[in-house]
Formats: sequence, C-alpha cells, structure tokens
Amino acid sequence: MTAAWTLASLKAAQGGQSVLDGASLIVQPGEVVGIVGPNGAGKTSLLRAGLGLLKRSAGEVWMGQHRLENLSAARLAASVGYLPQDRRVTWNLIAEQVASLGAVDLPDEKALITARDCLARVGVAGLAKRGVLDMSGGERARVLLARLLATRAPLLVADEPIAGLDPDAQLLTLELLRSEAAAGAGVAVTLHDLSLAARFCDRLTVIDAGRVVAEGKPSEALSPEILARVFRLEGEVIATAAGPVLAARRL
Ligand SMILES: Nc1ncnc2c1ncn2[C@@H]1O[C@H](COP(=O)(O)OP(=O)(O)OP(=O)(O)O)[C@@H](O)[C@H]1O
Repeated sequence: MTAAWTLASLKAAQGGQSVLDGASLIVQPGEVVGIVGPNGAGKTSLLRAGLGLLKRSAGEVWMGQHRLENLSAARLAASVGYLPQDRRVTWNLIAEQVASLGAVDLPDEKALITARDCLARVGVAGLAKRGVLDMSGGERARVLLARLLATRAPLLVADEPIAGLDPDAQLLTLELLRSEAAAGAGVAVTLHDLSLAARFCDRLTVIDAGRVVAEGKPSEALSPEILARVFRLEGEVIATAAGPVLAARRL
C-alpha cells in the first residue's frame, strides 16, 4: 500500500534556529496518526514542512506516489486538506461560504451543498448563514473543521483541531476524523491531550526538540520513560471502559 503521506528525515530552521532535525512521519490511508510533544517541540513545523509551507533544508516529502515538488497547486489542493493551528480569519464570510472553500474543486452549487452537509456533521448547521467573525471561538473552529471535511481529500492534516472546544465538540471532532480514516483517508493530527491522543489515534509520533523520539501504538509511544523524559510526567496510560486514559502527575 502506498502511504498517504511520507515525510522522510526533514530538517528545517526558523529564525536561524533548527526546528526539525531529521524528523520523519508516515501516514497510511485509513489510519489516524497523532503527533504529540511539548510546546515548541516542532509539531506544527513538521506539518508545515510536509505541506511545503515551511522550507526544508533536507529530506523528502511524498503525497501518495508523488513528490510534493511535482504536484501542481491544483493537484496539491486535491491531495490534502489542512486545518492550521491559527484560526484567524480576516473576512466575515458566512459559515457556508467558508466551508465551501474546502470544496474548491466542485461547481458553486455543489460546493455549497457539500459545505452545508459538513456544517451539519460538525453540529453547526444552524449557523450556516452567520458571519464567522460573529461567532464564538469554538463555533468558528467547528466551521473551519467543516471546511477541512469539505475537501474530501485523501490526506487530512489537522493542527490542534480540538484546542478551545468543549468536551462534546472535542470528541465529535476526533470521531469525525476517525470516520474519515474509516472511509479511507490518511489523517495526521497534532494533539496536546494525551488521553484523547491515545484513545483516537492508531499510532503516535512523539516529537521533542525537532526529533522523533518515539513512534508506535499509543501505549508503546507513551511509555513511562517517554512520559518522564519528554513530558516531565510521572505516570502511565491505563485502559478504562471509555478507552485509554493518561494517569500522570508532574515530576
Ligand atoms: N516564525 C518563527 N520564527 C522563529 N521561530 C519560530 C517561528 N515559528 C516557530 N518557531 C520556533 O520553532 C520551534 C517549533 O515550533 P512549533 O510551532 O513547530 O512547535 P509546536 O510543537 O507546534 O508547539 P506548540 O505545541 O506550542 O504549538 C519553537 O522553538 C518555536 O519557537
């Protein structure tokens, strides 16, 4: 099977400082891969370098069978949907217009139908005609998630998609990303909530100081040793009826 996304040994710098030091990531179709790590570890940089938004000084990026560099802008847009960490929007477009931007490949009317469907999936169908600047932060975040879903892309990249969402919306967001994976998409998602990362991701990649320091099934990647060394936490991932939960305290 060809991976949906392959980032091989990426190096990159920001402001003259190394932010990626040989980091790699593979996302297969049908799986949700979580990228976790402390603040400033390089998670966003990894995603951005893998999308061609941050210049890399070494390494290779493949989307499916194509090198990133060989994809036209249109092919790239059809290949990947990206939900950036920064949810700033400039224009006060109504929600269905914003969500329809994800479906740029469709004629306007079909794009709007897709957008409304995605707004319903994220639970804000009632806000379809409301300007996105006239919403709460969480409502706007749901609209931007709808835009991501509207891409229907084979690779979905979401940078902290549950930040600022209420618990129900957090679970809904991760369930939706899981269902996209079940339908065949590869999903890469950065998360700070390690319990939810363990519960919803098939595999986790742990980043620290621009390097991948652990990778594998959540219970393996979030070993007590990694929790201590990378996250400064003493604890473990324990199985509960609701799924794996991180039980930890600060070291
Ligand atoms: N525009 C920039 N100029 C200079 N340094 C930057 C810039 N953006 C990010 N950095 C630095 O790059 C490093 C990695 O940042 P990055 O945003 O990738 O981390 P992250 O793991 O996503 O963090 P967080 O969990 O806080 O979002 C950090 O040290 C950060 O200070």
